[in-house]
Amino acid sequence: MTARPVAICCGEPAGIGPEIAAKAWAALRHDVPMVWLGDPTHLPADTPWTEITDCKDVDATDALPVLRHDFPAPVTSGKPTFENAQGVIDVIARGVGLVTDGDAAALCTAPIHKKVLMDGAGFAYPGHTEYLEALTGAPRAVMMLASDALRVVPTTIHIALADVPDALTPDLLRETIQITAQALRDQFHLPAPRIAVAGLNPHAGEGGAMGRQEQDWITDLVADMAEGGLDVSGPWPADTMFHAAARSRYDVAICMYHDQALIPIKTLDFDRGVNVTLGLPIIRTSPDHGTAFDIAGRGIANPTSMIEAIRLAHKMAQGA
Ligand SMILES: NC(=O)C1=CN([C@@H]2O[C@H](COP(=O)(O)OP(=O)(O)OC[C@H]3O[C@@H](n4cnc5c(N)ncnc54)[C@H](O)[C@@H]3O)[C@@H](O)[C@H]2O)C=CC1
Ligand SMILES: NCC(=O)COP(=O)(O)O
Repeated sequence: MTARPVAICCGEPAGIGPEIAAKAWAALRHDVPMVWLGDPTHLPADTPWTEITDCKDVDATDALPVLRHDFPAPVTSGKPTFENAQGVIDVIARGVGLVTDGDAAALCTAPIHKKVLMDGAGFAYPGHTEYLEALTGAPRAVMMLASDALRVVPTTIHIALADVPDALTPDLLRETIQITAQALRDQFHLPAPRIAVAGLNPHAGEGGAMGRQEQDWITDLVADMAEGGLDVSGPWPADTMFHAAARSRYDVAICMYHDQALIPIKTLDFDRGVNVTLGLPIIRTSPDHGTAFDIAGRGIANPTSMIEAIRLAHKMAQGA
């Protein structure tokens, strides 16, 4: 029997999503069963594709299997339209349905442009992570970006920097660490993951001189979780957590906000970073980059992160 495929969502069709999916198919067609959800007219013209109507016995070797999802408006590379926004959202929901119904093994999503979906279709979520949490009914979805160089988890995700101190609560941090630890044990085969927690403030607060959250509760929370049996340490000053020697001391860095986590991994390994959503009842990965409107339609997008994302989704689905 053919293995169940990875379902790939098209993402924003005016971005590089269709191009990197086609390039990833060419790279992985002998290794990973996959189906692409989207409008085949958005694929690069030289992509061999074949329309399928379900995920049974999918063979991606000679052509990219396409579960067709037609979009209403023509696409101009680099210029997203509000008319196509609902289609982008619907494809994500359809992909989730395939995995929750057991027809596909895992989900890999190409990048979306959040603001276009919000303004064009009233999308109520700031990203896939939050949408997938809602669609799957998961109590809490956690974003992790991973490469061979580093794993990072932002505790708060898509919110304004000014809102981080209020959003960052002990319950949220504790839950983030717990979900991350469990996923690293169960899905990444690290029986005792070493978890390093970043401080929020410069120098992890410098003894209260540069912010109080570390002294007021982060230090105690980390100590309490360590007493409970986790290999967790911190809060560490974030500016010295990401050099090579520091990285060798932990398996994952729990960060306090989006850029604290994503800047180091995108600096170290932009091409190979993969975004994995933890805490869901399904497997979901994504490349670490966005829609790249500035290069869309030119054939020069680097598919490596997409390839790694599909490969990781397949590997996780196999329990490997
Ligand atoms: N998983 C997702 O849906 C994600 C979506 N986004 C969204 O993407 C949109 C654009 O975000 P930006 O901050 O401009 O980041 P971006 O990652 O789209 O682009 C940043 C720069 O990197 C380049 N780049 C990105 N991916 C590339 C690739 N595969 N090959 C070659 N060059 C590449 C772009 O050309 C651009 O110069 C935003 O709406 C953002 O929210 C961003 C990250 C992830
Ligand atoms: N910067 C990461 C990002 O925006 C991806 O978010 P999501 O769409 O995977 O939630």
